[in-house]
Amino acid sequence: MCGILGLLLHDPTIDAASEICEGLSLLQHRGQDACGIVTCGHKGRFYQCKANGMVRDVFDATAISKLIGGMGVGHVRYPTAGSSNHAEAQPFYVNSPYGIVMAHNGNLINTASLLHFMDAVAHRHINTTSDSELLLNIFADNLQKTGKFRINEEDIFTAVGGLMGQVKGAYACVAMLAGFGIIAFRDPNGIRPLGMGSRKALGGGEGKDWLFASESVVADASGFSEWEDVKPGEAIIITRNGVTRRQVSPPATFAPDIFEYVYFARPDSVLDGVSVYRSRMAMGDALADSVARVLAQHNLSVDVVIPVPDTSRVAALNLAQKLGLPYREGFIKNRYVGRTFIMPGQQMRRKNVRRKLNAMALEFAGKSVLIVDDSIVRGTTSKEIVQMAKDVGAKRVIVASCAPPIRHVNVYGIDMPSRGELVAHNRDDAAIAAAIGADLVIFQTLPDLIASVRQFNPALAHFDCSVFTGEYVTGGVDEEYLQSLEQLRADNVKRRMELGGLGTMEGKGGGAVKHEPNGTVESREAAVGCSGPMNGADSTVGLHNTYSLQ
Ligand SMILES: O=P(O)(O)OC[C@H]1O[C@H](OP(=O)(O)OP(=O)(O)O)[C@H](O)[C@@H]1O
Ligand SMILES: NC(=O)CC[C@H](N)C(=O)O
Ligand SMILES: [Mg+2]
Repeated sequence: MCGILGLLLHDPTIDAASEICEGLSLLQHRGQDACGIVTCGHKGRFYQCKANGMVRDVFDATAISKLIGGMGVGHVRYPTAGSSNHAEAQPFYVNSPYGIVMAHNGNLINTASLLHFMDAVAHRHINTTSDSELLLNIFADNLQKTGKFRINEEDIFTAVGGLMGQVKGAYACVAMLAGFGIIAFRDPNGIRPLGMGSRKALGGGEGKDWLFASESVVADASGFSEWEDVKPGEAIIITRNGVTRRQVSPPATFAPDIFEYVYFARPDSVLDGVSVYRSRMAMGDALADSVARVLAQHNLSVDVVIPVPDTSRVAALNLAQKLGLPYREGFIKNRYVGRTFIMPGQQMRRKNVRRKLNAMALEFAGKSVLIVDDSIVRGTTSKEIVQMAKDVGAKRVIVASCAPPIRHVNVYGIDMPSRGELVAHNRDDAAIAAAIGADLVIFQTLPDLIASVRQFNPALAHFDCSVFTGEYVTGGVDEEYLQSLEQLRADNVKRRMELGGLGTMEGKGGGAVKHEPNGTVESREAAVGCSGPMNGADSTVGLHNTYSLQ
């Protein structure tokens, strides 16, 4: 899951970069691999800084000071397509037509046919394995078709509408057109979140500043109010003259990803009218009923409820209160270790669960403990913490999950591409308990999970629950696709790819320059004798690669 952000300040003489950077740090939980900011200054000139690393590592005062201009776009990345190479850090840039920058949250599922189209019809070169670079070029191609010297809002709506007809998958996007403004759009199913807020302009005057962000927490922190969600299939354009919005795709099933509420989003955000915090409290309440029922069936009792920091805390507290059990913080979290689920590679994830959590013997020794987590995906966390609990003397370890068993892959922006990596795949509850070493596991039911979210916005009739059901709202996800995804992105494949360089993009087209057999970005750059940025990627400098794109 990535985080995206767009900011347009009414007063173009105030630089937007430091606020974008602050905002990105509030979205850090959505992506820890890479981050970037592109701003637009005088005469439509773009300035960029992006690299692998966390926001605090990539941006310092010097880097920020070189990002000139009163509007900009930012991104934090958790890769779900392509590689983790810094060349795929976002936002992406394409110079033609008009100069466009884009940040994308989500994942496309028809990349093979889009790449063929790029190559055979649009004759656009895609220089990385990122689906987001592809998405940007589809948008650029549609704008190009206007053939105009200067475009207007109508042309942009037509281009985004065309894109929505061509692209399948999940995409919440913030784009910036040089010297023009910021464009935000959300796929017709609204799978990934995106909202918009405004405030009285910094520096005074009558105008407004405008913000787009994946989560409302960014608006809260920077004084933006009137937060509203971008509607599925809608495009919104902000210029210094104001806002224009349009439904650009025919109506489709609105199905926001329920896993945002389970795990991804910050609890202090409100997504599609639902407080993430309230939904997690409700998940704890509902899970309490299942726990009471299953414990009675097994004639078992529990002495203490212990959450797995961080995400499960809110739900675990409600669960404990409802069952009248003590709630204890038995696992202490090292605050300097980030989220483990979104780390690349199983070895790193496993190692970091141990680095991140420490079990306090005084809360476990001799007790029957109920450990509550928001979800059990690969089982990395639960396997380690069950062992840790036993190592410090727990008498019995029961694990309860706020989400149902995850048996299917995610294709919409969460990197769970391989069924074999999911601990619940082909396992019943008893087998899952055995796999993670627990005495018992108890899962939330799907109807209870859905009710925990929907009760706060009954208008949400559907959710993307594909990781629980295997039903994919966009269509286009068949066995052949799932197998190809597995072959491309399973942990072992990614490891080989990282070791051997970037690898190739499936179905990658030609372009005017002859490709090396395994045409990597590096070999491509060497082939064209280019030491500077390609599509905004910079292979020559690491941190603080702030420079103008012109
Ligand atoms: O079964 P797994 O594959 O381990 O995935 C599930 C775990 O990963 C996440 O924690 P994470 O450490 O990413 O973040 P958190 O600190 O927000 O809980 C999630 O909250 C679960 O604890
Ligand atoms: N998690 C995401 O939203 C990822 C965006 C995009 N697919 C990438 O891999 O960069
Ligand atoms: Mg966790």
